[in-house]
Amino acid sequence: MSPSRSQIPVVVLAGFLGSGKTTLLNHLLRRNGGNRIGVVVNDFGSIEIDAMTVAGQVGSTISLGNGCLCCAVDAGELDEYLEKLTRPSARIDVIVVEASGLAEPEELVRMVLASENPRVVYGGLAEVVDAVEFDATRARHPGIDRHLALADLVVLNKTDRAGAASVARVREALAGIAPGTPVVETAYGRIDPELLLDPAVRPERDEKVRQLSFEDLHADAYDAEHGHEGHLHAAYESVSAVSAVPLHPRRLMDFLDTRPPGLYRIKGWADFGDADPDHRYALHAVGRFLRFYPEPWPPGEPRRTQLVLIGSGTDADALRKEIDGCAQTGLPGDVPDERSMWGVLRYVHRDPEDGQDAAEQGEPDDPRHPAEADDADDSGRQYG
Ligand SMILES: Nc1nc2c(ncn2[C@@H]2O[C@H](COP(=O)(O)OP(=O)(O)OP(=O)(O)O)[C@@H](O)[C@H]2O)c(=O)[nH]1
Repeated sequence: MSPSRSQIPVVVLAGFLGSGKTTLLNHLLRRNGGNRIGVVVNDFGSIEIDAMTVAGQVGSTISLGNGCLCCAVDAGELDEYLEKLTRPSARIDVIVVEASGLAEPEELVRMVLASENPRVVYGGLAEVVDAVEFDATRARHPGIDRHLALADLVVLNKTDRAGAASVARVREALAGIAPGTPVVETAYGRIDPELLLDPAVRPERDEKVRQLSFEDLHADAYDAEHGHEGHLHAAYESVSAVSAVPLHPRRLMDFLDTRPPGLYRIKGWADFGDADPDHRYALHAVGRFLRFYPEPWPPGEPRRTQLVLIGSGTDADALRKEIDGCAQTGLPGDVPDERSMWGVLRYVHRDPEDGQDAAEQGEPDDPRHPAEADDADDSGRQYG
């Protein structure tokens, strides 16, 4: 479920030399769940042509030759590549930018956020860590701490080679460097693809593009849990919340502003009832990045909120309660008005030609989080 049909998440995949980025990418290509994955890599040679062929998508990879991605391209150039991959004719659902081992992920994240391509949305920074080499790598490259602190998801790879005690030690170190950031342990990059990819818009071998229903999403989640081997579901949990009672925009924003750091992704739609009866709001959060996309209610679609929350170290019952607590009570003092929507509208993406983009308001020290702004400043940011 993409946040909006027209938005394509761009995931930045980073990690130190040899940590297993390409192995993970190849795993994703094989287990794409019907998603077409566009890939931007430094070294095309290391991508398994077989995996690309299985995915039926040779040609959706852009290779930059050797060199460091963040040094080799500037934001404009990356935009050119993203432009190619986001053309409707490419029919790509998600783009993965694999940073070479020495690339500065911060720079790449900034480039993605600065993209003027309205079809591009930041899909998160996944940082691969080699469980065996972690201490040695950190000693040689203290900068790794900075990269890890920025990550939305840490993939602790090569756990097959590291003993349980060293894995526990690395986890402890990671908790200090990137407090609250979800850490998924794996071997050979075999993470659950749902962590980085949305359930496919079109099922495998079905070329007809259609809208994914919530039932499909559940079916996908079922397949992922029961149909594939090698998953690490214990590492994170997924909570779904469906409600026919509209949410109070202020309370939802309070929840989102204070969401637990282990909550890696939130996706789905919010219904704000009378606060905006004409639109449902597609919600896309990855790490601390948050966007809303208002879209007219599809004809015949029941008015309801449908959210999926994915996190590690989170408390499913508590999350469910918090979402339930965002519901409108119908009490006289609790009726949302237009002003109650201002907090939500701050995170609405706007076309660059149309006005300022939400991400362009980012605070300098956190490129993913729009700056807190005065409600008064935002009163004009109504969605048309
Ligand atoms: N034992 C073991 N080996 C792994 C694992 N993941 C990757 N490898 C091996 O580690 C080596 C490096 O993996 P890559 O996926 O090429 O790593 P990378 O991060 O893309 O490497 P660079 O592009 O050089 O930065 C390869 O020989 C992989 O087969 C793992 O979980 N366990």
